[in-house]
Amino acid sequence: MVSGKTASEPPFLEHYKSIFKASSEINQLREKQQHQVVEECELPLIDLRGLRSGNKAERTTCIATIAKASSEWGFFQVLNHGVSLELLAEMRKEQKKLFEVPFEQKVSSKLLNDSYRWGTPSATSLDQFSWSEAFHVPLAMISKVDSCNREFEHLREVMELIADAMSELAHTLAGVLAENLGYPGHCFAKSCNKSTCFLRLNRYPPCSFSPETFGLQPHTDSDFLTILCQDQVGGLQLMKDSQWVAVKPNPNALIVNIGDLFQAWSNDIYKSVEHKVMPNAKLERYSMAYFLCPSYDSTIGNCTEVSLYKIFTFGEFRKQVQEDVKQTGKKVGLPRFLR
Ligand SMILES: C=C1C[C@]23C[C@@]1(O)CC[C@H]2[C@@]12CC[C@H](O)[C@@](C)(C(=O)O1)[C@H]2[C@@H]3C(=O)O
Ligand SMILES: O=C(O)CCC(=O)C(=O)O
Ligand SMILES: [Fe+2]
Repeated sequence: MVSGKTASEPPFLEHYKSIFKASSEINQLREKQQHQVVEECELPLIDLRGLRSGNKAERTTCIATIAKASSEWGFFQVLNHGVSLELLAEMRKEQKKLFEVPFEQKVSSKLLNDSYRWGTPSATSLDQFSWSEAFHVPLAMISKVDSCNREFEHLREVMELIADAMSELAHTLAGVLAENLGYPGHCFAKSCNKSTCFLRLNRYPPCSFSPETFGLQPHTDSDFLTILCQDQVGGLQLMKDSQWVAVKPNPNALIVNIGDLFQAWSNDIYKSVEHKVMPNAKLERYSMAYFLCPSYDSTIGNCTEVSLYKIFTFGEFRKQVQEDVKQTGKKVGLPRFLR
């Protein structure tokens, strides 16, 4: 049995074993990952007071730092982001209560617009499996009072406040990144709004039996930009110079990462970087991600005349990702859309 509150735990172990092909597979995985010593890094830490400064030079420096991190890391973390730390703590409290709901109820109750997911149903091998559960909630559904029953009304209210604050931060950062490429005032709000963006609540149960198991398998985000709030347990890793690098948690910062769509729009100037989560052997871990996404009929476009990518809509992108995951168990993403 997996440790922790078994009543609310998904049957991870049974599901995991069901995709065990041969013991050699786990050994290969163990072999591959045994020698990986992962270095811990401090992501570029950017104080957003510079953006709000009346001093033009300060604002220009802040924008340049954000753009540099988005090109070199694809990730950075921000202080003075404008999202209340008390509200984030309240959200964490409500998120824990939500995941403590008995597993059968999480699966059957259609909570939060029936957005509950766990493990990786499409996994056909262990390296496609994610030892985590999540609620991937469309923002539009959060404001719908009937998206969850009365006992979660406070959760819904907190999520609504969080979504508004995260939306504002995401649009500010996207605007600044577009401004840096010569598109001042480029407004993502036109195509990215409440009806197209998502809030994802993640929980990673302790995984004591296999340090090789992914909490969330390596992936890039299928959006313009993600804002991530993680707890202090750690486990997030990103690819930097072909090496996995562990991200040191910072209690006052929010993490920002560039998604596939911004990499395409910026003609590869900004990078959508592969990242994963390794679970902790003893502690459960929580995170919350805000995804800045356009509508499915939005054409992603490009900031330059000669683009590396074909013209495609977000719907075509999502459809291709889902087809590839169904066929091969893996997301391919942008390479499918190169000219
Ligand atoms: C941002 C996301 C991309 C992803 C769904 C998610 O919200 C978080 C998990 C991501 C992931 C990882 C494994 C697969 O590559 C994937 C297709 C999946 O099922 O979950 C991707 C999702 C995606 O790219 O749509
Ligand atoms: O939990 C984390 O730290 C990362 C989650 C993530 O990458 C995602 O939800 O796309
Ligand atoms: Fe992600």
